[in-house]
Amino acid sequence: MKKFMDENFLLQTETAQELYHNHAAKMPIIDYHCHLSPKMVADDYQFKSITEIWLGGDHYKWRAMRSNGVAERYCTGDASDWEKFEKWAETVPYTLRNPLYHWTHLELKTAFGIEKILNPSTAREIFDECNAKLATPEYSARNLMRRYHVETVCTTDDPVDSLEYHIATRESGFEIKMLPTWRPDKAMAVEVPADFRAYVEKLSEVSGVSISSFDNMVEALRKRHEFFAAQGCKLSDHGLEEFYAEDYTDAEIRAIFNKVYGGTPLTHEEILKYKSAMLVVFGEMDYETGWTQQYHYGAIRNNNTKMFKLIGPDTGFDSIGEFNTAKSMSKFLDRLNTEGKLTKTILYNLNPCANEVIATMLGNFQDGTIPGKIQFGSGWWFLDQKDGMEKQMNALSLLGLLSRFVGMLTDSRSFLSYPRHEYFRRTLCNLLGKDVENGEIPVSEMPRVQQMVEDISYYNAKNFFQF
Ligand SMILES: O=C[C@H](O)[C@@H](O)[C@@H](O)[C@H](O)C(=O)O
Repeated sequence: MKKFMDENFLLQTETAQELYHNHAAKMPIIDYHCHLSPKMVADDYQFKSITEIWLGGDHYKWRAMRSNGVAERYCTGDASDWEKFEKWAETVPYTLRNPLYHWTHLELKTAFGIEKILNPSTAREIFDECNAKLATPEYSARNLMRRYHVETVCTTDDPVDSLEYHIATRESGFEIKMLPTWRPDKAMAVEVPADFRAYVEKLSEVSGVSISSFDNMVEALRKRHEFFAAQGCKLSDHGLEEFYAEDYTDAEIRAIFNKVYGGTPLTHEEILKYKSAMLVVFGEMDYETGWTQQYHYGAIRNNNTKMFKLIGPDTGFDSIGEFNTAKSMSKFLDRLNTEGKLTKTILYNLNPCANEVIATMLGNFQDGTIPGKIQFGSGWWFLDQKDGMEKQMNALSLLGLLSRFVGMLTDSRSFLSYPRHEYFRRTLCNLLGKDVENGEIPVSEMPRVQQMVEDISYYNAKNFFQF
């Protein structure tokens, strides 16, 4: 019987163990998509408790707790830190076979050196031990990043953000790069005219561009895009339900902007046309600055209206959608490619039924300029666990080039989530190790396999993003 989560966790062959311990484990972390608070990094924040750092923004845990019958006050409500942690400890035994069970114990082990199983009987001692450590300088935000050998993190930032904390962090001499990511979702959100107008007015204020037309807005966005580039931004990111690639004319888009900016609700067709146009505008901007554009598509968000009104977005009420978006994705990418303005791209699907759609879509637009120019993003959100990662890597292996994959990211709001990279690297090494021992990869090719592991864990991202 294997010991739970020992040093060979998830590594089922000796070859997998060699690949992980001698190659994957030593690679630094480039976390090119996360939702960490830039202010906490700038301030080198000291966490008040294990509840704050672990449960404070983690809707994965909140979903599990709710599913386990825990009342909302213990998730996002006014319960004390100890009460919330105790409820999480009560829930953990019920998360067996959910990735949360692995992440919980991998994080306790790697961050705090705790190998006890978290449950009601160990909750108090683990709570006290973690809090005692979190109170020391070794557990500040920056020192946690150092502990996990993080080299670069890319946060998720709106075009109107001041990026003051990125600037302060860089000027402080912090050796880990914290770079912004251009996330212009709100500039595409025209469903509620009043919200859109308020956003455009904020954009006008921060850009210094007076906005009364679509062209003005694009000029303002371009100024902000240049500002982000000056702060080291190398990626954009879009959270889309689906890809938008309606036919439109510039005149139509200008009229649509005037209509919604003037406060009149748009028709569904007008919304789709506007989003289609903005995706092209942003794709062209990213091409001109040599950025990588990321598309996270397929989530249906804020499904629980009551809870959305109570506690807002990103609180655990999103789920996997089903969209037949292959043709619009193809048309969108082809539109930019035909213009000669298709930049490095990462496509993340949330519905695993689209794995082969994505893995084959890549090959339509690889143009021989950059290895792996069009990437299949790592298992995302509900898929960033062993099964989801394996399915994504197997589809990429069968239909593209796994060896050119830029690998994992945390996509997290917690400074304790870096073991997701370890979890991914172990899963990768296990796949390759099994292939070698099954005779599906020649043992003579082990040097290539070892390099492949280091490339997917680090070097591919290093070379691809050019941080
Ligand atoms: O892992 C969960 C994610 O962080 C989810 O909360 C979203 O934030 C999504 O990644 C996005 O970037 O829109």
